[in-house]
Amino acid sequence: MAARIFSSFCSTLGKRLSRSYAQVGMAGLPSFVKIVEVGPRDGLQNEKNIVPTSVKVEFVNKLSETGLPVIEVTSFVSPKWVPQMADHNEVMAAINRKPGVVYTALTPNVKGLESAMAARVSEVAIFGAASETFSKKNINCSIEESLQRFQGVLTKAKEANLKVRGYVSCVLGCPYEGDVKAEKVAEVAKRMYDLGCYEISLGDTIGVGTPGGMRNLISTVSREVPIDHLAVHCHDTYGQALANIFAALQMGVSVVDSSSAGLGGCPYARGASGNVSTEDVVYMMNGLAIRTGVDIHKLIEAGQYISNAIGRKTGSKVAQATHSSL
Ligand SMILES: CC(C)(COP(=O)([O-])OP(=O)([O-])OC[C@H]1O[C@@H](n2cnc3c(N)ncnc32)[C@H](O)[C@@H]1OP(=O)([O-])[O-])[C@@H](O)C(=O)NCCC(=O)NCCSC(=O)C[C@@](C)(O)CC(=O)[O-]
Repeated sequence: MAARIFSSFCSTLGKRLSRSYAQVGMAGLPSFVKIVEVGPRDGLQNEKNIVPTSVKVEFVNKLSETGLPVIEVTSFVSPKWVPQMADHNEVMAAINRKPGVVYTALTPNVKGLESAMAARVSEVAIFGAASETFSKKNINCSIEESLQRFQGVLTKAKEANLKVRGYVSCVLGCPYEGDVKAEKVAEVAKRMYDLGCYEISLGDTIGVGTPGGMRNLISTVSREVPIDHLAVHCHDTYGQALANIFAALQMGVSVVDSSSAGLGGCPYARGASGNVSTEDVVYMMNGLAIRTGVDIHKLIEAGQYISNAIGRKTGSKVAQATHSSL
């Protein structure tokens, strides 16, 4: 009897998690959203204790089985600056690469790019900021110097036929300077796009944005960079991430960065909490009948795996609800 009740409960829960596909899509929203999973990089870079390489590899392997199209695996940055990512070569060498999945990594300069290419990444990402102080704290140079550095990365990547994504941090606020003007974000985003980045991810690094700010931001930046080349990267510090993503979707954005189990934060942005959790994003997309290709059950398992491995409670509300119901 108990087994029957449990099995019927699981089936209801399963339907709730994936019922979206029977619903009709909402007008004005994209029919497909590409999710860029940043958990292994953004999620783990801020962990105090060094996460064993084998755990990172298993995490990426589990994520690879979920249907996620892009996984940001690591970063080829200075190990003095971010010790947690020092095992980038070992991680890249050990993961199982599922055909069709893009395995990407951060590269701040040509040195990082060369290492990333040797480690056989599928593509790379450069990362700059719309705030001078944050740029200096995070990559030790001004915005202008960073763009010159990125020029070198783009030139070399182009020669190697490697795609480059660009991040702009602090798009809705800076931990050091406070408000950041949308016009400044648009200027940096345009410069990166003109350098040859195929996609620009707008990072609300400290999660202070609101849907109103997001609408203004997307409206301003999309005058300089076509909307179908923009992504949003929302941290959930103030609990606004899903609302901000929804606002961005309404404006025509169809690429969303997120982190399994809501892990994350930037070591050079004190107080920034994790990214919006991928589980919560996929749940919302399912409810909006927006396809992502991601199996939410497998995703919850991957999130649970990494949460257990690092001894943390998952940051995903969906995963919490699912587990507390079982
Ligand atoms: C950019 C640098 C390297 C400049 O750092 P620097 O100290 O100015 O660099 P340098 O060129 O003077 O080199 C210093 C040392 O670092 C080495 N080095 C130099 N480059 C590399 C490299 N690529 N890989 C490995 N080693 C490197 C270099 O060889 C040298 O070694 P030493 O001679 O002292 O032994 C440094 O500031 C750095 O690594 N910063 C990374 C910071 C970071 O990873 N932050 C987190 C990611 S950004 C983020 O999370 C935001 C995002 C993307 O998620 C979006 C959002 O939420 O907003």
